[in-house]
Amino acid sequence: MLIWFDVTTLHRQKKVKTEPSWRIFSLKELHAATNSFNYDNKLGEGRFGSVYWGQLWDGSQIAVKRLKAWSSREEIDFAVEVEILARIRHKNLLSVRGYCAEGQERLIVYDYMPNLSLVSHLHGQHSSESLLDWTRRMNIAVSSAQAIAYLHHFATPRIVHGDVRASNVLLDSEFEARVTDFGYDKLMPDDGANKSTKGNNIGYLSPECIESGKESDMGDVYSFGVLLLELVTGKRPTERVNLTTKRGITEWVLPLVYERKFGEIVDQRLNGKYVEEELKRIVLVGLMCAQRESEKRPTMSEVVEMLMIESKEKMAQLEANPLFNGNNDGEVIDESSEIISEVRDHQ
Ligand SMILES: Nc1ncnc2c1ncn2[C@@H]1O[C@H](COP(=O)(O)OP(=O)(O)OP(=O)(O)O)[C@@H](O)[C@H]1O
Repeated sequence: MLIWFDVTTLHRQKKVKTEPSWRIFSLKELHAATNSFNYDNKLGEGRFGSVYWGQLWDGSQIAVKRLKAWSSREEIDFAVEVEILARIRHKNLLSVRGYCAEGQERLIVYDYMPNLSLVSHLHGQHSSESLLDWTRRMNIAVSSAQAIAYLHHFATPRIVHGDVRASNVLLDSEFEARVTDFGYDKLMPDDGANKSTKGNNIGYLSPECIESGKESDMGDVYSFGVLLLELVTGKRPTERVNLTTKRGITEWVLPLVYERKFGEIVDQRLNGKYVEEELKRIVLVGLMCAQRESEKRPTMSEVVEMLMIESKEKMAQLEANPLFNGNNDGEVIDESSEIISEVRDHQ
């Protein structure tokens, strides 16, 4: 086959490549886009500030994160850090479109994701519409794993996400996953206030992170395991079993895995429409990730590989892990509800 290149095309391609994929926005432009950060435009509020829907003059839709309480850190820090984030590109990461730093205002601009977050489909405003069929869930599992693996193993600099959970997996118009909210710990002052509000996400936090308050790539793996289980069961990471105790999702899933009752684990809203082998794979990988002992967890690259296992032998190897045979020492789940109660009591 002959491949023919037009010199002008090559030239144009080269030119496009050198253009930055992000830009600086003026506050005036963002005021106009969001109707002056009108309450009606507000998509929600997170640890770092409020997010507003907006529309630019060219008709494109954006989500603007207005950071709260910008500290006295040097202005250059914000620009430098956002520019580092803006350069990190992967098809399943929500990329930064630009930023604005004027006066006390610090804003980050992203593309608007019309299907909002995974959490809104699993437990929120879209949950009754059952838009997440099995194919979409499987696709979200693999592509969000690829995005986090990219942050851990290939991004420059390497990035620990630090807050992997369903509300940080956004969905584009095709229901493709876009992982967001990475790299914020560098951007925002670590005054302890941000960390404490993480108590709301207690079901996602690894035991070592609860204990030390430190984030790590293995902590991300733990959180991702919980997210996988949440994705296929449709259950929240923790649920209250009685007035004083909460149960972690692994505690509920693992006994059913011992009995190989995968049909009871899967989200009943799927009405039995799922691929059994794929379900098994996600559940087992989820449990491998959410083991108490961090050294027993796989890396994110291994997670991607395991989620895509096709050979029967490899699947059998995975299933033969002592973790799933009911005679292990119970490390995946031991004391998890105790930990949850302890942290809650502490708060
Ligand atoms: N690009 C986007 N497109 C559509 N909705 C978005 C976008 N970015 C954020 N949102 C929505 O805005 C809300 C607030 O998002 P934000 O990331 O600030 O907080 P969070 O993820 O809910 O919590 P946290 O900051 O603690 O991780 C969420 O409901 C989120 O789904």
